[in-house]
Amino acid sequence: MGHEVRYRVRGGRQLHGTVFIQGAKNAVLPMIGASLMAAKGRTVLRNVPIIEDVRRAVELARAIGAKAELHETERTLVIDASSLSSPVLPADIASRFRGSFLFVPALLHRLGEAVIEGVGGCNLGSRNLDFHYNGFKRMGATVTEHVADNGDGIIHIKAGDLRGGTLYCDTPSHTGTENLIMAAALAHGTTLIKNAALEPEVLDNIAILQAMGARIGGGGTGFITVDGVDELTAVEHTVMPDRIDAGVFVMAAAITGGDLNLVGASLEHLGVAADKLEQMGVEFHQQGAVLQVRRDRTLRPINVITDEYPGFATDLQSPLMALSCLAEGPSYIYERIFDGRFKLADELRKMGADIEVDGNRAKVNGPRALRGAEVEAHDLRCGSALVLAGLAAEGETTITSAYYLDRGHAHTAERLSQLGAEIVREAG
Ligand SMILES: CC(=O)N[C@H]1[C@@H](OP(=O)(O)OP(=O)(O)OC[C@H]2O[C@@H](n3ccc(=O)[nH]c3=O)[C@H](O)[C@@H]2O)O[C@H](CO)[C@@H](O)[C@@H]1O
Ligand SMILES: C=C(OP(=O)(O)O)C(=O)O
Repeated sequence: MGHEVRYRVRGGRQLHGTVFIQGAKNAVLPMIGASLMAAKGRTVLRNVPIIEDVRRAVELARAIGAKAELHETERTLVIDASSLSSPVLPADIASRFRGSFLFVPALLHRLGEAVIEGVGGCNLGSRNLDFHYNGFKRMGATVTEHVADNGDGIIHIKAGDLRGGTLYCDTPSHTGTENLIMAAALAHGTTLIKNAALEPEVLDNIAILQAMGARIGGGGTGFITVDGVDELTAVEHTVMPDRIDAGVFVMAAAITGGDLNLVGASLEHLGVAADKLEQMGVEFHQQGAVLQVRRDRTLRPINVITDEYPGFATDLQSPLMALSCLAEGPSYIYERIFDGRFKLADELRKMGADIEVDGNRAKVNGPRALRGAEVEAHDLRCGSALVLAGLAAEGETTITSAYYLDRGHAHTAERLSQLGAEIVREAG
């Protein structure tokens, strides 16, 4: 499982300068899944974030027989899926990241079956997969579950000949939409997906699939149509910038009272989060592909409801909770997407925060001066929120279990240090 990762942050420094926003985790993972659908040729993905989830995805691609080379300095991933040979997504890799489930459509089309020994991702309460399974079944697949000798549940999906149909998501699931689009791309006939997700990463995934030869319409409308084709070809594609990484750096400027140039960040991709941060006192200035941010006045409290895009992204909810600790008055947060995403509150309390949690609602009583403490990253965004809190705290903060942070943010310590932060990463 690797070494224990920790970050040590000494707070109190304003951040200034220019930072490069990484490629999007939630775009590159489905793209790796898409690249496995090309039976010949080499897919080249550029602007790949060098994060642990990508490293796991490369390991998983190799475990099922693909050739995958991650060129970290060039942030480029080259995948040759012509030799795909095993339908088994082994638990030791697949259960370490959510994106492993995005390999299923390729396995169904290329090998006729997928055996899922585990699915990972952050533990945020219930994270069901019924929209995916129901969609695959409507297209003609059979889904069965059995229990392995060690007690783990194993899902076996057999594809037969997948055919188009009318599919839906009860709520607009991000990976659910991506998986159903990929399953439909090589199915016989036409598929309609109702209540599809609108996230920019879903649209970027549609873009690479279209370049590969898929016939997909309606991206961004909630109703997606897919006319199945016989094959998809390998292409070159540049992964979009990570809007959550961008949001965290906006909040790093806000929590330290600094000013930053975010290369690659887009106000549009931030959706309602940009408006909420503006109300809190952050100033934005978009200049082409560079977003300038600064905060030089008092932080105002805020009322946030998480929602699917363009609503306030749930992945920015934890960082926002950390920021709200410094606001001049009570902030209210209503987490609508996940039912267990408030473990951060206990950690922030160790640093002096005053947060009341009631189910999926939280009240953050600001302002409170934060002080350094040893805290635990229970999940990826809990990790990024604790880094933000550490930047604003008096003294040293140690963040343990920080593998989670490394799952989704690249070169955190290096990028923040270049902006003036005192932060080091330790592994061992
Ligand atoms: C790899 C990836 O892209 N991860 C993102 C993706 O996760 P992910 O795609 O897993 O999130 P979903 O949009 O599917 O899930 C949202 C909600 O829908 C529920 N649900 C989902 C599918 C399903 O079949 N049944 C069901 O009930 C989930 O339990 C959850 O409560 O979107 C989340 C919500 O924006 C983000 O936090 C994650 O960063
Ligand atoms: C919940 C997240 O990711 P995943 O779906 O990959 O667990 C996240 O990025 O915050």
